[in-house]
Amino acid sequence: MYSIPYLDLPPLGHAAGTVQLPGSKSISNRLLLLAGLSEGTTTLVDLLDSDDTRVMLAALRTLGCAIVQDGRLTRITGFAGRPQVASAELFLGNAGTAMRPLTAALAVLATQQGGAAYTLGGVKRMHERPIGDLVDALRGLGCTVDCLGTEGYPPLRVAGGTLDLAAPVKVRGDVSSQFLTALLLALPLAATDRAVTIEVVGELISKPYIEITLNLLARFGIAVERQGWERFVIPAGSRYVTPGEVHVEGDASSASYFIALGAIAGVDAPVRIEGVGAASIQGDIRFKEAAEAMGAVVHAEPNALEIRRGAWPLKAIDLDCNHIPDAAMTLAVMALYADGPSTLRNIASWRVKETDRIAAMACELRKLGATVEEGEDFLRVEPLARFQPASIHTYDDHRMAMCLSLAAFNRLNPAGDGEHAVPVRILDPKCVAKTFPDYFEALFSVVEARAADIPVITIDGPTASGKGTLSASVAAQLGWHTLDSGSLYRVTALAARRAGVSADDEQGLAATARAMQLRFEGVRVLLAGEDVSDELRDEAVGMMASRISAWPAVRAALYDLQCGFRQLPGLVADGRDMGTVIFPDAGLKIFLTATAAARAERRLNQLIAKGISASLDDLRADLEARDERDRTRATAPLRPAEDALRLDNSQLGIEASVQQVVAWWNARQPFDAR
Ligand SMILES: Nc1ncnc2c1ncn2[C@@H]1O[C@H](COP(=O)(O)OP(=O)(O)O)[C@@H](O)[C@H]1O
Ligand SMILES: Nc1ccn([C@@H]2O[C@H](COP(=O)(O)OP(=O)(O)O)[C@@H](O)[C@H]2O)c(=O)n1
Repeated sequence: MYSIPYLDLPPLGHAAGTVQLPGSKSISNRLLLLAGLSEGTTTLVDLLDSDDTRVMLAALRTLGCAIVQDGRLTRITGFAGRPQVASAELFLGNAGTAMRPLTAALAVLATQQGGAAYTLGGVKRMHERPIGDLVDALRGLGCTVDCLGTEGYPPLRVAGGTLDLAAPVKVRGDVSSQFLTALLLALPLAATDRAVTIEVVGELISKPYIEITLNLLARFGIAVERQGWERFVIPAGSRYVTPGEVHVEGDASSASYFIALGAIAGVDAPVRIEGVGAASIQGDIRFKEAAEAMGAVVHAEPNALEIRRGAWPLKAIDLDCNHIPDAAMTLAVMALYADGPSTLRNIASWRVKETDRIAAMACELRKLGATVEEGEDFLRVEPLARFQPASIHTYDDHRMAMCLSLAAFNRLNPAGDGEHAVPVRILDPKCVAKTFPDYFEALFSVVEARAADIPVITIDGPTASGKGTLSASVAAQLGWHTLDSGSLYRVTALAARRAGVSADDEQGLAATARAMQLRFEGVRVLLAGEDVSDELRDEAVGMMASRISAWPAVRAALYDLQCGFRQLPGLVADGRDMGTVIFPDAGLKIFLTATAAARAERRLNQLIAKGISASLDDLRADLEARDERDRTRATAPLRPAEDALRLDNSQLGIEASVQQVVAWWNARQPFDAR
């Protein structure tokens, strides 16, 4: 996950490959509650691990469920309708799928257990999301529910009351179907002696989510009788019975981004999505039809989808999106690549989601340059001929971040010239943690970009000037990869020593370099499967690296390997010739220096920290010799690139150096401060 303030997406090109979807949020949280209310142990396979499931798990633990997580399995031993605690304060973040059903279940349970009282709250946005229709329904049933802040909104307290089940329970269905889901999940608790009838007032929206609820209830032994979409009867004698093991489907709403990706960029080969397919019980799987209407070519298997680009530009659509409220957001961004204006209708529920999604989507699409018309319950988006670089605000809304990432395919823009392309900055990318923590990693694993579009910052300079330290911190701040090119010369030196190749044998060294079997795991370097990271730092290895790096054939042998580190979303490369030879087109080049005295002292401190003693004078003589050799060699000598910015950090701390480099980088980016 990218836990950084912003993530810049370079212009992206073709897509191909396979993504494994994380589990569905809707199914995960419903299953968790059902398992919690049941007797016995339920094993959930591939439960989604995200912010929203974490708050649900924490709430169930507080209420007395035993929960064991073991790889892909989550085992929940339910409290069988009797929470182990009579009072609790539950924090539910911004998870509507936890807040609504837990409110209903605990309100009903509190009427059955004298003295029980539970408080349910969340983050600020959760307290702005209406729950009044559910509160009214629960009060109509005889539950005592108090709104602790604004009437009709969380936080809430449920305590006591007397259930009156004679008349049907009425609930509005036209704002959110989650209120009906909440009652359907909770009222089997009350239907022990008599049937309970729920009546929907107003036109029920998001019916597919109710189907998920009914399907999962059936798996837990509750056979709800559905009469149209107006009446639901929970039979007398209902009791939650665990089905034992349940497999959690991949999230169909999350699939929408990769379906769109295939439709936009699956040119030569398909994008394959595993974890969800034609057999899905989730309503958002019907996003597939909307994508097909826009031109996608979809091949569906029971548990997988393969998508290719069909029509290009995409075909504009005018669609009632009531059946796919969440996935429909993806259409708004696809519309930028269409052959005419697209209209998404019947999406009023967007206004009460994680943020006001109609307003947010309109605002961010306009930043890209799009013409957007926004109504109370619709959005109309015109195709975009020339994208502007934009810094996308994500409103703590995972779907905003994931949808808008699709704007990075603007180089493929059918109305464009194939040359003009801009990056897209996603602010607060970690908001995807709500449902898809590794979304951007999954995206980068299936897309390509032109090497020239992948940004590089080079940091060259003499030994112990702090290149590695600065490089790692700048990369961490930007979410980029690193290349410690010195380690490649070091590992070549080590491999040569082990193979008995002399430091004077240029061709032998080059052959050694080409034959090395290297693997990089984070900062660890593995040579033929053996972790040699620590050995590489030996002074003797460093000295031999310095000697062999003067050979042109050795440098040539390592060239392609170094270029291969230029991967999405960006690279910080440190060494001696990163800006001059390997990445001459880098967007920012730094030449990092510090006085020989400061550098010798840093090396000494590094060695002392490792428990190795050394003399300051020897170290200084040694590093000056190495600098001299690096500066005066014929091939790729150590010198600043002509366009490098010099940074002398003799007197500048690490953090200040990092902030300086990031500031220089940002000053060169096209994003404005909007
Ligand atoms: N700006 C700085 N001020 C003080 N010490 C620093 C600074 N930058 C790096 N160092 C320290 O100097 C030592 C050498 O840094 P390193 O990144 O290994 O250098 P290089 O990669 O250039 O050989 C490390 O112990 C590091 O913590
Ligand atoms: N791009 C690079 C990186 C390192 N090198 C050489 O490889 C040796 C080891 O690199 P390093 O960056 O790990 O060394 P230190 O800066 O830590 O001494 C250096 O002394 C350089 O001579 C190079 O020639 N070109």
